[in-house]
Parts: sequence; structure tokens; C-alpha cells
Amino acid sequence: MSQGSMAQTASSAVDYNMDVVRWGALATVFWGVVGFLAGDFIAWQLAFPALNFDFEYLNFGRLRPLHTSAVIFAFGGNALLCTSFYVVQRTCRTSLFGGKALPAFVFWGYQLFIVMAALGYVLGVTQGREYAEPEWFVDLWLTIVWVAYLAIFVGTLLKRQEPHIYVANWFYLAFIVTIAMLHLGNNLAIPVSLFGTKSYSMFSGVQDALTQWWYGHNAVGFFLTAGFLGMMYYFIPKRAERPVYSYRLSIIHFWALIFLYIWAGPHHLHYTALPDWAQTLGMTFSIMLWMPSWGGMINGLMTLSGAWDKLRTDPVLRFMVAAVGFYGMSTFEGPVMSIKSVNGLSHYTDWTIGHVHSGALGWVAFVSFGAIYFLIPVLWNRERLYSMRLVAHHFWLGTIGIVLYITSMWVSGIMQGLMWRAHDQLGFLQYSFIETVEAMHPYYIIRATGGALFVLGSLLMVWNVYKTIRGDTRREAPIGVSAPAAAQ
Ligand code: HEM
Ligand code: HEM
Ligand SMILES: [Cu+2]
Repeated sequence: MSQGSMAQTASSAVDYNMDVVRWGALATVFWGVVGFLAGDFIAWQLAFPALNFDFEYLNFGRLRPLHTSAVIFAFGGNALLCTSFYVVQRTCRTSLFGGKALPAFVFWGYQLFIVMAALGYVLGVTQGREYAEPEWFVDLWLTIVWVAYLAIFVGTLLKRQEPHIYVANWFYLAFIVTIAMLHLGNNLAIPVSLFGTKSYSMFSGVQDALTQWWYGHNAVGFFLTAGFLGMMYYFIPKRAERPVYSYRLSIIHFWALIFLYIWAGPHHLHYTALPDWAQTLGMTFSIMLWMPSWGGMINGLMTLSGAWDKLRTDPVLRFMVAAVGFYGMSTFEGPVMSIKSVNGLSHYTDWTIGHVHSGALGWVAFVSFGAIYFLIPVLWNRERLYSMRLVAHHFWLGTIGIVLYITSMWVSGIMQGLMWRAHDQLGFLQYSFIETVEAMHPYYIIRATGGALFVLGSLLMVWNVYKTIRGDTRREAPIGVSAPAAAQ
């Protein structure tokens, strides 16, 4: 990847703004742990409802959006913010537009947004739109912050010292622009009073449902996918020290992905009041979406051509490559679930939850961990991470956690779907609802245990990051180099 390496050699000449990248990396780690802990807590609540403590501020209904926002917007959002600021500067060989002040405003403004949103959930102030729960005044604040973010990103591209705009920036830009559009469309609401928190959506009925899933689906497509693909296109070539497998494929990947994603939202509304043709449209575009998704996966994986041996010795690269593998898996599962007859079984069940987390834990979190482990020594001018062995332990704890999570959800989800629809020869339902809830119990314990392993792995990351920043290095044998091999 010539842009990246050229930027590196010229790094002393350019006064890069790395403050905001450093803060963003720390915020990613911090909010990650908060979000994973909240996720595991609600997972235990589903297994043992007594953990709701009959206390409204800690009940499942309020902590669930706290979890989803903490992991998507606080953890994922800070990972995107800090890596996009890093990548755009390096690949454009110029400092961030807006001096020191504007990027600092975006960073701190975004943290304020997170805190306001979280307080709202716990206190019960919400507009009840999934992944867009904050009320109107929080939405307005985020709009201001986001416009500043867009200005910095585009401003930096415009003052670039490289003739070419590297493909990772295309993905980041698509993420920033589309999220702005989705945020504005989905949050069109009228406050009840100027000083009150309550508002009502401008849409109603099925139009409102479609607006919400146009938003929700494309939040997956542009927040949880396009932005993290930007990360993949920069950090995998960097870490593997290989150029992107096919630059031409990356451009096709980009245009095909953004064109197809936008139409697939109706797959969230199968068998609802939404007109049939719209459901079929959503299903068709979802199936087509399999192709660019796998094009991207192949491009990421094949970048390792000739460098596969590095996986044996470099657990940071292992995180990134496993992430791309999970990306491939969840983007195969998604199109399958979008088929109406399959969705008739999977919808409302834990299968959806398993699908979500193979994407969220396997793809989003793993590729972010890879980027964080890459960035921390670079940002604090350390020779290497405190411990590569700890990274390897984190990798295995995380991987086993994900496997427990998604396999238990496949089993419980399909069982749930089959139990709901089972009926006897007279047409009576075979199971009462509570019987299906009881049947889930063992799987909920397995899922929560997997989540606990995932949390544990992330705590190893906290320790490793802390020690690296302090400048410590752990004395340890290198990974994957056995004694006879080293003697050769
Ligand atoms: C320790 C790790 C995690 C655990 C134990 C966990 C657990 C959970 C649980 C129990 C739910 C509620 C499921 C239900 O209502 O039946 C949930 C929902 C969700 N989580 Fe996680 N989670 C974790 C990490 C993450 C991460 C890293 C992300 C995203 C980057 C994420 C995204 C979501 C989303 C989007 C939902 C809502 C799913 C839906 O409505 O279909 N989670 N999580
Ligand atoms: C080709 C790519 C994909 C397609 C076609 C797809 C399709 C689907 C379908 C059909 C559902 C179930 C809708 C329902 O029955 O309610 C779903 C749910 C979901 N997917 Fe995917 N998916 C894809 C990739 C991903 C990835 C990579 C992620 C995460 C990074 C993800 C996150 C989610 C979330 C969060 C939900 C749950 C939404 C909710 O009900 O709250 N998807 N997806
Ligand atoms: Cu979707």
C-alpha cells in the first residue's frame, strides 16, 4: 500500500494531529468494557430475571438500549472516529482540517452525546426507536457534532498532499455522509414542548416502521459495516505489509455495497403491513448483497497472500483476519435470513440475536481490537506492545466467547421458532409461551458464559494497553517460534 508507507516515511515532516486519535483510542477501550459488561449483565438477566432487582433504573428494558448504544455508538463510534482521523491524515499526508480546536470539539462533543443518551435510557427518557433512542434535544446536539466531523474529514481530503484518495477514506466518507442522512430522516419529530423531553415522530403506522428500518438496516450497513471496512482496508495491508489484493476489486466492492445496502431495509418487516412488493424488493437486494460482501471479504483475506505465516506469530493480525472471516459468515447468514420463508422461522427468535453478535463481536469488535493493538504503540511511540502473549490470550478468550454465544443462539433460536409454530392434529398450539421461555434457559446460561469470557479478554486488553502506555515490556518468548525452528 504505497500511500500508507509513503506517509510513514514523511511522518516527521507533517505535524499530524494525534491528540484526538490518542483520546479516541482510550475512549474506545473504555466504552468497550462498559458496553460488554452491560451486555453480559443483561444476558444474565435473561437467564435469571431476579437480577432485575425490581428496580426500574437497572431493569432489562432500560439496560438493553444502554448496551446497544454503548457498544455501537460509544465503542464502535470512538473506534471509527479515532481510526478515521488517523487514516485520513496518514494517507493524505496532511494534518487534520480545523486545527486543534475543531477535532477536539468533535471528540468531546461526541462523548457528551454518549453520556446524555445513556442518562436518558436509565432515566426512561427515550423515543423508543431502536438504535436511535435518544430524544430530540440529544439528536440536535449530535447533528451539530456530526456536521463538524464531516467538515474535518472533507477538509482534510481537500488539503491532501497525495494525488490519490486511498480507498479506506471512501468507506469512511460513505459512513459519515450516510449516517448524517439516516439520522436526519429517522429523527424527524415534533417536541411536545420547548422545555420538555418528549417528542412524537412525524411518521405514523407502516410509514414509521419503514423509516425506522430504513435507518436501522443502514446503520448496520454504514456504521457497523462501511466504516469498519475502511479500517480493514488500511490496517490489514499495514499489518501484513502487503498491498491490497486487488485495488480494482475494492472500488467495485465500494460502489456495489453502497448501492445495494440502501434498498435492503424491508427485510426487517417481512409479513407485516408493509406492501408485499416492498418486502420482496428488500429480500432481493439482500440476496444480491451477498456478492459485494464476499468480494470485500476475499479482498481482505487475499491481502495475506504470501504472508499467511504471519498469522502464526502475530496475534494482532489474527484478530483482523478472524474479523474478516466473521464478516463473511454473518454476510452469508444475513441474506439467508432475508428469504421470507426462512425469516418466517427466524424472526423474533434468538437466531437474530446470534446473527447480530457474529457480526458485532466477530467483525466489529475484533477488527477494532486489531486496530487498537496496532495503534497504541504507534501513538505513544513505544517499540512494541507490553505483551503479545496477552494479545493471544485475548484472541482465544474472545473467540471461544463468540462461539459459545452464536452456537447457543442458533440452537435456542431455531428451537424457539419451531416450538412457536408446532401444533397438533386439531390445529391447537402444542406449547404454551412459558414452555418456550423455560426451554431457552440453558442456552441463556451458555450465552452469558460466553459473554463473560469476551469481557475477560477485553480486560486483558485494558491491562496490556495500560502497561504499553507506561512504557513497560513483558519478558516473554516470541509466539510461534519453537526452539528447533529458532535454531535453524
Ligand atoms: C460481552 C459481549 C456481549 C454480550 C454478552 C451481549 C449480550 C447481549 C444481549 C443479552 C442482548 C439482548 C438480546 C435479547 O434481547 O434477546 C444484546 C443485544 C444486542 N447487542 Fe449485544 N452483547 C455483547 C456485545 C455486543 C457488541 C460488541 C455489539 C456491537 C458492536 C452488540 C450489539 C448488540 C445489538 C445490536 C443488540 C440488539 C439486537 C437485536 O435487537 O436484534 N453486542 N446483546
Ligand atoms: C449481507 C449482509 C447482511 C444481510 C443481508 C443481513 C440481513 C439481516 C436480516 C434478514 C436480519 C433479520 C431481520 C429480522 O428478522 O428481524 C438481520 C438482523 C440484524 N443484522 Fe444483519 N445482515 C447482514 C449483515 C450484518 C452484519 C455484518 C451485521 C453486524 C455488524 C448485522 C447486524 C444485524 C443486526 C443488528 C440485526 C438486528 C436488528 C434488530 O432486529 O434489532 N447484519 N440482518
Ligand atoms: Cu437489515
